[in-house]
Amino acid sequence: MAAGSAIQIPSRLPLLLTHEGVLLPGSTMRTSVDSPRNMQLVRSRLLKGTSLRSTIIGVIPNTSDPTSDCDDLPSLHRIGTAALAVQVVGSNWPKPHYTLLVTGLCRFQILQLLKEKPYPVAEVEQLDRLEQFTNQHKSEEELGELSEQFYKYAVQLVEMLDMSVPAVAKLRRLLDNLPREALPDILTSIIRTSNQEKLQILDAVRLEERFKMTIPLLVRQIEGLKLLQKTRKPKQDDDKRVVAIRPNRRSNHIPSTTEDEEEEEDHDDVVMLEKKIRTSSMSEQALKVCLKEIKRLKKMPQSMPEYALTRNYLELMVELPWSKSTKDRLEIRAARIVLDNDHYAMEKLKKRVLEYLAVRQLKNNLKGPILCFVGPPGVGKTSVGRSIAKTLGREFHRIALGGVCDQSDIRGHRRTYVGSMPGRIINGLKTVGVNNPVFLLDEVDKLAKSLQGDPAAALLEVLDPEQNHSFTDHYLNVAFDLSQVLFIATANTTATIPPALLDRMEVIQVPGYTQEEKIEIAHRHLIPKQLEQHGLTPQQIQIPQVTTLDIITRYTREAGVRSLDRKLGAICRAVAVKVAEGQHKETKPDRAEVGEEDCKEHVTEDAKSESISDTADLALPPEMPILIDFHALKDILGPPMYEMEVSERLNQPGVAIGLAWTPLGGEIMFVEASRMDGEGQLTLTGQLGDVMKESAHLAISWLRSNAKRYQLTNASGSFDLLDNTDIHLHFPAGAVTKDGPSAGVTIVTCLASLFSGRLVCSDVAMTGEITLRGLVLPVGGIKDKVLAAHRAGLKRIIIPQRNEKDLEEIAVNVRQDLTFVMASCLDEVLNAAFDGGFAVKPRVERLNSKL
Ligand SMILES: Nc1ncnc2c1ncn2[C@@H]1O[C@H](COP(=O)(O)OP(=O)(O)OP(=O)(O)O)[C@@H](O)[C@H]1O
Repeated sequence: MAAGSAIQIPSRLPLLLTHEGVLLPGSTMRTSVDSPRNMQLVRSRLLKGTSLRSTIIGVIPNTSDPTSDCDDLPSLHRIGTAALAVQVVGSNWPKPHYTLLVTGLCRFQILQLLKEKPYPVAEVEQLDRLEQFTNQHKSEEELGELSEQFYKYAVQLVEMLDMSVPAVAKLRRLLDNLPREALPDILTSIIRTSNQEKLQILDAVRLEERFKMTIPLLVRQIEGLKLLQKTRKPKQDDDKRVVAIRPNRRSNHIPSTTEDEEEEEDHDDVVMLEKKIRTSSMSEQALKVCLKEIKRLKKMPQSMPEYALTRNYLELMVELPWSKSTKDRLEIRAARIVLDNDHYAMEKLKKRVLEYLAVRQLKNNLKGPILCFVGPPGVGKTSVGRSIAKTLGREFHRIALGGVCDQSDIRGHRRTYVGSMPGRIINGLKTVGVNNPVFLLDEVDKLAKSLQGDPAAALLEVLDPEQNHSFTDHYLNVAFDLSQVLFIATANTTATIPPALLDRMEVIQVPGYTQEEKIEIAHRHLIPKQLEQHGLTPQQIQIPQVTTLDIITRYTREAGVRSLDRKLGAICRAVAVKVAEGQHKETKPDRAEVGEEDCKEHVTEDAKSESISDTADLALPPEMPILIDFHALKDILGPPMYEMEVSERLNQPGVAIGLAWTPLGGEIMFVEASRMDGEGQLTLTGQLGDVMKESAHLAISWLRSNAKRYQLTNASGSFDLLDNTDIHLHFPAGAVTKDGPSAGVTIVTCLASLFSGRLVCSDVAMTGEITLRGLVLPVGGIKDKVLAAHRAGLKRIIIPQRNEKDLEEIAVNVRQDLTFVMASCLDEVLNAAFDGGFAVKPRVERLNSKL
């Protein structure tokens, strides 16, 4: 026996169970190993073994269903092929696995399974060599005739193939040189046969049987090739190699196998894809590219990694909404109603949005500046965007840009890149399925730069109405028209938006809400929404307005309503538990009937004053609403998080309240100062920016130059305030960076208090830039700052004279609660900040007696 006879295989072999095909002696197969059993075998035998014997394994075709592969060893096929592992390649992607290249040596049969775990090992008997001896008594003639016939067919088959192909030429040489007995196995693994047929050949232990079974397979292949050659034109010689070994089944009517079916399915898929491409309404340029790609796809073997990539690309191209759009419903009256219904207050924003839509209605298209809503978190910027889509009857898609630092996030990767994907814009279009959605670019101020490019620069093209009709995503590599998309951007501040991007947008400021507005928003929108989300009805829970005000002032400190919404959610959750428990109790049969009525009456009377944690209210009938009062609030949300601490902090000289603007809304800010013996140094703490540090120096200089006028002295009574004195100015919330000139007046007031020893009024807050000459200059963010002061319960606000016009934006009820002092110079600021004024003291001239 040729291949097998020269080899003596070990009597104990580890067994590799393979689903992927049948290995026959003399042939080579590549198989993927990923089941735990086989992986273990590879690791402990092939990777650790050092001798040649350790690379010999038994390959057994696993005929059990691969999907039901479990821990238990399936019933083993009796006959297998001893094989030499020629190559082991490991990979961790997409999951850990090895790829083995094995060459079949000879057949063996399993005598006894010695162990099952971690991988099966069996005692085996080598078959091919045995067969050589047992067949000796066979009549030489019979086998000779069979082998002659077999050989003839084999030669005929090989001659029909293209001899210029190296593999075919090699096969021809093998036919001449290999012993005939080895040929059935080798040819069966080369020609087109199903796994089932190969398995039959493997099981044919007797040589005579093997010859007999292989001849019909050869004949079938020859017939197929003959038919094919008739139908094929001579010029298609190029494809001969592929087609000859795998003849086209449709033309020769060979019965199909499962593999063939799969192949045909794939072929059908490609045809379908081509049809879809031709019928889709993509641009001419895109169509050209797609047709070129599909031509390549048809020629590509499916095993090539590029096959899947090209296919994914083509599928995306077909799915994109090249010309599919929704019909706009631009009706201003309806838009106003939708906006009013969805959002309380925000008059300025709604007005601007309606103007924008009205112009579009008259012009009949939506080209125009990109709106950018700028304001603190939770003031409804995103939700207004959603309402705009609703009024227009368009699809809505939100693209979160926070933290995006790679420009391929916007523009996609080139297809040559491993794991390439289209950018978020193209992905969004695929998701919504129309080419005219409303895209909300959320948090444009939080785009970051990195080595992978600047995503803001990529957005420039997207947002420019003059350019975006031919937006080219790197992945698509053809232009897509974005001109129908309505882009709306949101940001917390314009300071971090790149100027070029900001220039393309029309900024609409969305300020924070007043307490009254928050109460209305809570009762009109947030509470009903939370009740619905928690399966509660207004009959089960009652949140009075005073409670809402309590939540706003004592449990949240924000410009928007997001925390408020969360707190209301927490209340609803707690109530849901009580209601569910109550229902459960009601259905319990063992509840004491006696005295229950009395208990109910008692509870009904006292319901208002009961806290939710009282066990008595569990017995409330379901129709009795649970009232959320202050006690209930404390039980559910814990002790109040914010208390009015303003007056406590202003009980000594050297403290004043300033007003600051941050991207999160307005805030009150304490400025503290202290003095001590020293060299006249000024220390500033609280993470201050350069501008703020300069304000502090300005303030000191102004006070030093006016010290005599205001009778300000240092500890030793000198008008030179820094003489033997160090000053320390601190801005609490030390971890937060602060900058800007608007703290100037506050620093002056704080130092004036320190050096005069007088207390600043506890209900005064101020903002304004100062000059060396003592003038007060206007600052920004007045509305947010005033709202913050109002939230903190302050009563008098000092603002620069030239900011008076900004007060018009503030709601009347807030203005009524506050007293505004318009200051144009520091004298006026100091006069308003101290009780009884801070007037220049007339100097008491010491009269020298001349007597
Ligand atoms: N005026 C309003 N009327 C009704 N609901 C509002 C109003 N303002 C905000 N909300 C509600 O507050 C929640 C938060 O709003 P939204 O998510 O739109 O805030 P945002 O301003 O986009 O915040 P961010 O900047 O953090 O994205 C939403 O549930 C929204 O419905």
